[in-house]
Parts: sequence; C-alpha cells; structure tokens
Amino acid sequence: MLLEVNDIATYYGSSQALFGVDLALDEGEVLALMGRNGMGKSTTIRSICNLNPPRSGTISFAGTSTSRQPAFRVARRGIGLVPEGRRCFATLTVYENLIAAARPGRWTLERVNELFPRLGERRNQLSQTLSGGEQQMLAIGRALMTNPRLLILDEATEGLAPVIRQDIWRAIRALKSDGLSILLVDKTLSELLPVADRCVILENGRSVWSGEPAAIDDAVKDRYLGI
Ligand SMILES: Nc1ncnc2c1ncn2[C@@H]1O[C@H](COP(=O)(O)OP(=O)(O)OP(=O)(O)O)[C@@H](O)[C@H]1O
Repeated sequence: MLLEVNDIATYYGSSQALFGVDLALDEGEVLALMGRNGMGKSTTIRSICNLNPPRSGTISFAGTSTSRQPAFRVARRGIGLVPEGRRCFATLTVYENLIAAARPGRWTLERVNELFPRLGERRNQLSQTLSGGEQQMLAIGRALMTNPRLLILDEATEGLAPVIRQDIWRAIRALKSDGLSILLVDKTLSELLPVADRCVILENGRSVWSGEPAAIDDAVKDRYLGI
C-alpha cells in the first residue's frame, strides 16, 4: 500500500473532528473520499499531510510512518496537495509558481503546459490576475511539478464554470491513465465515480463505508450522501 490510514482521531484544539478514519490507497489507484459537508474529508487530508497531526491512530506513507514529521517533510516524501481554495502565490507569476517547489522527475514545465495549455499562454502573468479556473490549473500544475507519488485534490472543481470543470476532469483522467496515485474529494458524483477505483465514505468523522463505485447505489447515496 502507498498510503495506509488506521483509526485516526484528529482535533482542532479541544474539539474532536475525526473519531476513527481508516483508508488505504494502492500505488496507481484513485480513491474517492466522500461524505456530506462537515463530515471530515478536509480534516482527513490535513491529517495525512501532517498539517493537523492526528492524536491517535497511525498513518503510513510509502512504508514509513508520518508521525512526528513536519508537514514539509511529508510533502517532500511525495505528497502533492492541492488544498481547498486553490492557494497560489499571488504575487508570483505563473512560471514562478510552477518552479517554486519543482523537483526533478517526469513532470516538467513542458508536460504541465501540455496538460494545461492556458498556463503556458499565461506564463508571465501574476497568478492573482488569473481566473478561478486558471488558478486551479496552476495549483494542480504546481503540485505536479513536485513530482509527487500521491496527488491529493480537495474540491478541485468547486465553484468553477462548467467548461473549466471539464478541463480539470479531463486532466484528472489523463493523470490516472498516466498511473498517478490520486486521492480525490469532489461533490460531482457523475464525474467522480467513473474515475474512482474505490470509495471511502465518512460520516461524523468516521469512515462508515468503503467499496467500489459501482456499489454506490441509491440506498448508499440516500443514507450517507444525502442525494
Ligand atoms: N479550523 C477548524 N476549527 C475547528 N473545527 C473545525 C475546523 N475545521 C473544520 N472543523 C470541524 O471539523 C469537522 C470536519 O470538517 P471538515 O472540513 O474536515 O469536513 P469536510 O467533510 O471536508 O466538509 P466540507 O465538504 O464542508 O469541506 C466539522 O465539524 C468542522 O466544523
């Protein structure tokens, strides 16, 4: 397994947000982390990246525990995070954002520009002048430039125009075909389920269901996803 999360409990100060989350992701797999608003998806991601370390339970990435490692070191070991809200360096250009954390590997400026031609066209533009969709592409491109073993996308298509969402989903499918391991949170089930190999559903800070996308029937949707 590339990533194994076992029974983690995570807090914000004295307020407990996760009460026992388990998930596992194999090399080359796409895992969809699902659940209604506030159920703990972003907190699980923050825990995996050690931005908000769990107080109990274990997380292992590429065979090594992530506990007591600062977040930057976890990232450097191969986790590329695209957080909710697509945070780019506002006063850097597109090019500067892309090379800021770049590391050698199969993902180069040329390949990122092929995946998102708009980034190549806007290479000298400050990232704060980009549209929301272009900023999202930049956030994904920047994470790819670190040549991660695992890419984590938290609500990468949220709030974007339909045509831009299609571009992002096309890119995600291309990354999957390329063999990248991906952990995905997204509310658009019609796009998410076809690309996922497996799904884990959270409810009130606990993982309560896991299985293949084909097993997510109306009863599961109604019970856990409120649709
Ligand atoms: N910074 C914070 N301080 C205190 N509590 C928080 C904080 N961030 C999240 N929480 C709480 O932790 C719980 C899980 O939130 P989380 O953001 O992980 O859920 P989510 O499934 O990602 O939801 P959404 O789909 O709305 O992003 C919620 O009860 C939330 O109120």
